[in-house]
Amino acid sequence: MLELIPRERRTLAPGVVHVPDWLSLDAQRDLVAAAQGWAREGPGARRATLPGGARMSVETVCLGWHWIPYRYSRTRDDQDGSPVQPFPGWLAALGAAAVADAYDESGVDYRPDVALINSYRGDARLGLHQDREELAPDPVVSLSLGAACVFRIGSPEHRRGPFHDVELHSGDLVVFGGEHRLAYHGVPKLLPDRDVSDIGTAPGERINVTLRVSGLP
Ligand SMILES: O=C(O)CCC(=O)C(=O)O
Ligand SMILES: [Fe+2]
Repeated sequence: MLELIPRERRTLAPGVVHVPDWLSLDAQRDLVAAAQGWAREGPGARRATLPGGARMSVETVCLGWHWIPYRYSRTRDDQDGSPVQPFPGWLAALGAAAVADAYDESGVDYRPDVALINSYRGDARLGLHQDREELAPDPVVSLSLGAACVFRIGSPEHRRGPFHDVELHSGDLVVFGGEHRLAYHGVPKLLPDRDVSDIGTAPGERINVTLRVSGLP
């Protein structure tokens, strides 16, 4: 992408850091290829069903722990019941590097054991929610690939805002933790008209890789 004005790294709120272009193009391509492999394995990615019966518009595949609204399981209970795919060591190392860079701390002890890989296409969006099925206080790492989007994040207390709306582009990193670990956040819309380098995503598709520490035994 031609970027005349470099986008600045920003702390949006205490514990919430946006680092534009954190992943190199090669790293983005590798992560997209990995995501496509995970999405094909076994029963594949699925649109999860919410407790009220509505289905999510985002397609998700999980690593380490299978997330079903709103709990974790070691097995894909809403699919074929097979064991969730393992969480790879290289992805944990990437997560630790992400937290170290975002928080400007060396030697952080960040050991994610859950990944949610979300694929957004067309009108897919993600409503405001908290990531709160985890028992550990460690931050959430989010990596964006492919189409740009608007990412909305507020505070843990107020579902109705105020919010920060930030454009996430391919390769961007967001870390949210500390006092904003339970902040409401979501993806109100894709911005598919923005230029995207060819990293292997489908036309107009956005993939998000979210890493978390479950704190589960
Ligand atoms: O796609 C994103 O940027 C956010 C994903 C997210 O919030 C989640 O998977 O819980
Ligand atoms: Fe989330």
